[in-house]
Amino acid sequence: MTLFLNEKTTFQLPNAELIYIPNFYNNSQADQYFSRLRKTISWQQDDIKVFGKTYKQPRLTALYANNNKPYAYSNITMTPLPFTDELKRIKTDVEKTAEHQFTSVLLNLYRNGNDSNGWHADNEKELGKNPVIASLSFGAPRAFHFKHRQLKDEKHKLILEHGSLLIMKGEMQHYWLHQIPKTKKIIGERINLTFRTIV
Ligand SMILES: O=C(O)CCC(=O)C(=O)O
Ligand SMILES: [Fe+2]
Repeated sequence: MTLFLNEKTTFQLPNAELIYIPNFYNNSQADQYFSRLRKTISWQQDDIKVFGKTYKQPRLTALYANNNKPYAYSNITMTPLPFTDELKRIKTDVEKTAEHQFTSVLLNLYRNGNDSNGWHADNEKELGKNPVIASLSFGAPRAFHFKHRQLKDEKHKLILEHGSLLIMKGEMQHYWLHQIPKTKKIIGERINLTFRTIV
């Protein structure tokens, strides 16, 4: 089942807590952030290695942080840039709602429906045990799929809308996988910001 939601929703899932806030930013704020971030973020496309073969990552990314801790995943090590004023403002807003302090933000730019983010968990050691991850979306709505690693009936979809905030916490990164699948629909660009604490 795909859920379309218009108010704050807390999902009590086995081994996870998930909170979705559709209108974290209103439409005009979200429009402004989308176009500013599209222009000002230092977007890059990294190579990833899968079974010894090198591919271009199917999206653009960037890392910003208030410390100099790198973030390593899928054979990529990213070195952060310092937060821009705009990212600092967004971080403060997100921290109030998430009731959690973040050090870093990993940004993703999905250029069209062919860009994606495959099944994974954000379970790198440097994120700590039971990390809180706050994921902000601007631009084209995209499906977010999540499934439990062991409980085969626990498989769900959410649409992440323009200006929405999704908070993943509890044991979610240990027990669940998530992805942004490709879509054949003709859709525009989407920018996602995932705030994390990297120690
Ligand atoms: O684009 C999204 O909504 C998810 C991004 C994500 O899962 C990640 O960067 O780890
Ligand atoms: Fe993720």
